[in-house]
Amino acid sequence: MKKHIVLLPGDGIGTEVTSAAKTVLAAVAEEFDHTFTFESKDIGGIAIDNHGTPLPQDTTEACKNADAVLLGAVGGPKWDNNPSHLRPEKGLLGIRKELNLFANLRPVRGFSNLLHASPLKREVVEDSDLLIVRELTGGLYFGTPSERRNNGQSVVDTLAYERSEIERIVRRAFEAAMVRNKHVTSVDKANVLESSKMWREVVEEIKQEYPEVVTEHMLVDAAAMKLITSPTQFDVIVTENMFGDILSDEASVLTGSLGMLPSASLNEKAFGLYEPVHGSAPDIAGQGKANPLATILSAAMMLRHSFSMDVEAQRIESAVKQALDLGFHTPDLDIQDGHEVNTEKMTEVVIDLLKTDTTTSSIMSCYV
Ligand SMILES: NC(=O)c1ccc[n+]([C@@H]2O[C@H](COP(=O)([O-])OP(=O)(O)OC[C@H]3O[C@@H](n4cnc5c(N)ncnc54)[C@H](O)[C@@H]3O)[C@@H](O)[C@H]2O)c1
Ligand SMILES: CC(C)[C@H](C(=O)O)[C@@H](O)C(=O)O
Ligand SMILES: [Mg+2]
Repeated sequence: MKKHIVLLPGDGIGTEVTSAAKTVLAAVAEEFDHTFTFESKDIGGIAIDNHGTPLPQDTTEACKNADAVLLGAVGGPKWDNNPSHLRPEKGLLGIRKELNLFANLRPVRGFSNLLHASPLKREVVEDSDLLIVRELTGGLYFGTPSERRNNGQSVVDTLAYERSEIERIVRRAFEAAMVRNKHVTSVDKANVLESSKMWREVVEEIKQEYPEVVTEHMLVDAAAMKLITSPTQFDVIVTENMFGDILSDEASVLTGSLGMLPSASLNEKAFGLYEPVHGSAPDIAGQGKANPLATILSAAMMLRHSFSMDVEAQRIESAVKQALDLGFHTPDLDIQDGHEVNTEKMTEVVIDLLKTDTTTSSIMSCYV
């Protein structure tokens, strides 16, 4: 199969982890006799430096013409004091909006060899396997007005949702629950926010279409606590943009590192931009310390969701699991008696294992 993939490495460790995932994708292409072509484009801080804007037109066009997009991360201290339209993060928000990527799937599942890498107790983390379905193109991130007023003495951000925007993400969550464990937890702040009240109404309506699914509502503050005290009570969590952002970083603690969490940002069809949950990690950028697994697992999600290459995706996931079982890990993961390696070596190990392994059993059923 021929597929054209646009790479958006971005800033900081974004370039390191994207390069790692590209090598893995190239190895998969070779193993399975596919032709993957790659084209790199600027986004974020590097795009501000090279083109004067965080999202050049040329980048958007290339993404629109691609079969799928793989993004690293954007941002860094160099641009922290820029005016808001020249912030690297605007490039990321811009491409999500341009491509209508309203559904962000963030699977969270511990690998057996990483159970003690989490600061949480083993019995809490064990068997946790959840999917955060985060609304990605609405809410506070995109509300207007968003501005300073009264000579900088007051400020306004706006949380707005159309009913139709809530309906499509909630439906997506129920669809995911149907192929998982048939349980949806809708997370909101309905005791305070009007938007959350509408969110609850929509969930109540849509759940009628999925009588097999157990549905519950949970306030976001309690959900934040339960996520790390009893994570096994969750299957699919559906929530608005900002809550989903915060809860997913928190959930990464279950896996031992933020560097383990992949994601898929999808439109109504099979098209997607695949991106690790983490950022550009300026504190470790350029030192070969970045964990490439979140991006490598995001590439596996790309194969499954956008290219319907289930066997190829499983081959990557299985190689990642085996690499961890053998004790290989980057410095962010605390594995007793393991082999600490750099980004490049970790990637090589995964590639070696995917070339030798032919098991096709799904080890990551949550990656739907
Ligand atoms: N998707 C994105 O592009 C994205 C996501 C989050 C943050 N950001 C941006 O990244 C910049 C830095 O933000 P931050 O420091 O708050 O968050 P971050 O996710 O970059 O880093 C948080 C911590 O996790 C560690 N970490 C993250 N990814 C890692 C990996 N793959 N391997 C090993 N360790 C890893 C970092 O070293 C750091 O200690 C900011 O400009 C922020 O806006 C971008
Ligand atoms: C960089 C930032 C805009 C982004 C977000 O908040 O969506 C990031 O934190 C993420 O989780 O993808
Ligand atoms: Mg985030």
